[in-house]
Amino acid sequence: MAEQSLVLPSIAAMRLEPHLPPSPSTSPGKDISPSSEPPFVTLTFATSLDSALSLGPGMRTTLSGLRSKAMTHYLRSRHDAICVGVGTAIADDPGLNCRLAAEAPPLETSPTSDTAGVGALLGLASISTKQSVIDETNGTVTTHQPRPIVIDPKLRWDFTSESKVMKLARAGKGLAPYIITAVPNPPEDKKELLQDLGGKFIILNEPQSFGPNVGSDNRRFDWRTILAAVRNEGLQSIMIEGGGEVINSLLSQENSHLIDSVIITIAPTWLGQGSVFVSPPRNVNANGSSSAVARLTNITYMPLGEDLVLCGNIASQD
Ligand SMILES: NC(=O)C1=CN([C@@H]2O[C@H](COP(=O)(O)OP(=O)(O)OC[C@H]3O[C@@H](n4cnc5c(N)ncnc54)[C@H](O)[C@@H]3O)[C@@H](O)[C@H]2O)C=CC1
Ligand SMILES: Nc1nc(O)c(N)c(N[C@@H]2O[C@H](COP(=O)(O)O)[C@@H](O)[C@H]2O)n1
Repeated sequence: MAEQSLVLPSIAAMRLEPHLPPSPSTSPGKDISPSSEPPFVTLTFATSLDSALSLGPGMRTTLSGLRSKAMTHYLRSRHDAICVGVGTAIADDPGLNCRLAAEAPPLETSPTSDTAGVGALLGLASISTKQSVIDETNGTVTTHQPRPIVIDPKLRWDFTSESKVMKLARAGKGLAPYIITAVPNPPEDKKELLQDLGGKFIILNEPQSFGPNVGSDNRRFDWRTILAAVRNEGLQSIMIEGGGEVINSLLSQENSHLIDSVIITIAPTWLGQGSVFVSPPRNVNANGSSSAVARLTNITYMPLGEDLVLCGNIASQD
């Protein structure tokens, strides 16, 4: 079945702007050299009214309506990278590409104009988006595609050439993933498959720690190490989509300061008990009392179809 076109109203794009990183660095002429600066981090996901991401571990669950889905794809057009944990890669077989409707710019529009491509479609004349670029070899318009990043320390994801993200990369409709792992020698066949499509394994040697709610044989990378590895690839912004473990660890007291922006789609539904929930580890103070883990500030609320999109920044904890 053909996918419906995803289009975001220009007013919604304008209201998102204060919550977004500068335009993606794969725009022609931009400096994408590695740097010690961390990337801009956007935490974004869709949740139910009972704070659930999916009906259960391993279950792909649609929460976003068409309009908020278009918003998520607009975010994908505005970040250099898109990140999920291996639990999500296995459960969802995700595409992790941008499928916003794109159309050719008017003849008089220059390739570097702010209104080119998707920007023209969205009517974004007054803001700098540049999420579409002109392919200089054949003059076609291509929407900016984010680089998928999968965190898979033990290489649990048995991807093949038929995995959705690989098929999209082969078709030129997305990018092949970079897989962050602790396995020093990944299997040659997987390595070749990735390399043929422009993806790769990123092997992290840094010591891993035991995270909260994590089994004793399952170590975790420090998020600062993950983000440094991403930035080392010249990727200046990353949207982190999930799943449950990834979101809960990022929202924890020790990591939430790494988040620059939070954009949450709230769907008017309850998924119920047994779901995968967003609920970070509790803060227990030195005297044994508890306090909120994190709170948003600089809020924007935006209805999109039947969903509500909530944007904000993590408030400082002092
Ligand atoms: N509604 C939404 O927006 C989204 C929903 N989901 C749903 O979430 C569910 C998957 O969530 P989870 O099972 O919690 O899996 P997950 O996607 O959070 O992956 C967890 C795994 O990622 C790896 N990992 C994560 N952080 C790591 C770190 N710091 N260092 C090393 N390894 C790390 C570990 O192997 C861990 O077992 C699925 O049902 C999926 O459909 C996923 C993304 C978005
Ligand atoms: N924004 C949003 N709304 C939902 O209802 C979702 N289930 C998700 N899931 C995330 O999107 C990924 C799927 O991406 P593709 O459509 O296959 O490109 C999935 O893996 C989750 O990260 N997101």
